[in-house]
Amino acid sequence: MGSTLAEKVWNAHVVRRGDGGEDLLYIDLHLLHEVNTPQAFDGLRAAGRAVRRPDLTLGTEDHNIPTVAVDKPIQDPVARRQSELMRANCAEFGIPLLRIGDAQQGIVHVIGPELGLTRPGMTVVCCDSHTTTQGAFGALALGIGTSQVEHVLATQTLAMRRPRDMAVTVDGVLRPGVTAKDLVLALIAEIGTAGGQGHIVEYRGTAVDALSMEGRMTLCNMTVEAGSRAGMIAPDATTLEYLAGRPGMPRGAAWEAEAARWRALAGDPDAVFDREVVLDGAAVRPFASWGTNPAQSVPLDGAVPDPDGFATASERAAARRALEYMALAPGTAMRDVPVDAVFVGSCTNGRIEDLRAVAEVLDDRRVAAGVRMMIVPGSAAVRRQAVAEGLAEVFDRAGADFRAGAGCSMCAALNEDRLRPGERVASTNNRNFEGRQGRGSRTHIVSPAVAAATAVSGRLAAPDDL
Ligand SMILES: CC(C)[C@H](C(=O)O)[C@@H](O)C(=O)O
Ligand code: SF4
Repeated sequence: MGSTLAEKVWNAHVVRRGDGGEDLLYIDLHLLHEVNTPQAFDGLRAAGRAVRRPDLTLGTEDHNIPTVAVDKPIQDPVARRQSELMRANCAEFGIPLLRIGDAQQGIVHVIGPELGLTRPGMTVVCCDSHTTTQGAFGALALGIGTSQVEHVLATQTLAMRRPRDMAVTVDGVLRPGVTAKDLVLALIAEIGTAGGQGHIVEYRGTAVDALSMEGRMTLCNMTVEAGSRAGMIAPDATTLEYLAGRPGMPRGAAWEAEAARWRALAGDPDAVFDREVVLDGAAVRPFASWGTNPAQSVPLDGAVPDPDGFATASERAAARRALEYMALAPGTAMRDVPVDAVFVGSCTNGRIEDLRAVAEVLDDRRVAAGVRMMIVPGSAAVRRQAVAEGLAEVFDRAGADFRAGAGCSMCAALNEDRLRPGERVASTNNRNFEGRQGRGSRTHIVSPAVAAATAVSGRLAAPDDL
């Protein structure tokens, strides 16, 4: 029996077999940000241990930092304290750190790929659930908790039981205007927020093959919202094209050899998955969430569902509570839902292609009166590129607020970018939990194109509606 992509990467990293229990895996790349890491460093200090491979470890500031000015001292006391701790810890343990204002700084899951650090066949870990993003390269990329961070810092290994294998196969051609974001929302709406639990998902099929690397990252990013441990896509020509020429990539014959090795990582044709889900790519429509978890999503053509229509009592109760929190009435057409704000950014959709999609819609249009639109680049490099391509001017002319700094911003409202209680936002992020974007905030998760069209119309809308 052949091996899956995940199995191949896993087996190549086993330092010690756990005999049915936890294997000990070697970790190739360890990324850090300022949240969830201070306790790990405290643990190291208490045990008198050093960081085993600071050269395979990189930190960035992304969650708490402001996005208004990158060249001034951080004003918010909590954010300043988090950054100070991160800076002190990285300096003490010899770990390189990208700070606010640095040319390469950005959201951890955006910069790993951007800097060519994330490569096919690697094991990548980070103290953050959306590390799954980086599985788009055929890496095994896992979010880990604080005690695991300490373990990896000290040993460069991680103990873990191998998750089961799940295949998500999407054939067919996505319609114009339908993006990876819509695809993953459709998937989560279908399988639920626990649908991938205990599994590593491998995405495959012609619709996945046709996605850009950025689209693939969006897909793998939200894989964790279906409860999956990781998402992966086998490296192909698109992957190699993205990686070629990035910092640290080999050249000439060495590149050819590496590329051949990466391509051989693809799962064997006779590999067996524990579970398979099949979606028709051609049937996917632009999606938006209506509730307080990402599975509570419907096509934009649809309506807010009636809680009584759900199959189980717990689903009915969850839908009722969600509608109350979201202040939505069953049967309301999704396109009739007005918004106060639009947020474009996050590790799901804060990359250059996302900003291009937004600029295409905003070009020669204005953000609707009464709507605030904030666009936050996923990295400093994304911002520079957006300026170079003239996208920043389009945003300005449209009346959108294109932030100077890169970071998580209003995705999780861990800095000062947050909504006021009761405000409703169309957001390109990945989570819509109660209070996610500020206390009492109401989030509709959408694609960048839908976010931009919504900003112009003032109600949930797709570009074709304008
Ligand atoms: C703060 C961090 C630990 C958290 C995560 O793990 O995902 C955050 O990035 C999020 O998106 O909620
Ligand atoms: S952008 Fe949002 S989802 Fe991504 S790491 Fe930051 S807070 Fe988490």
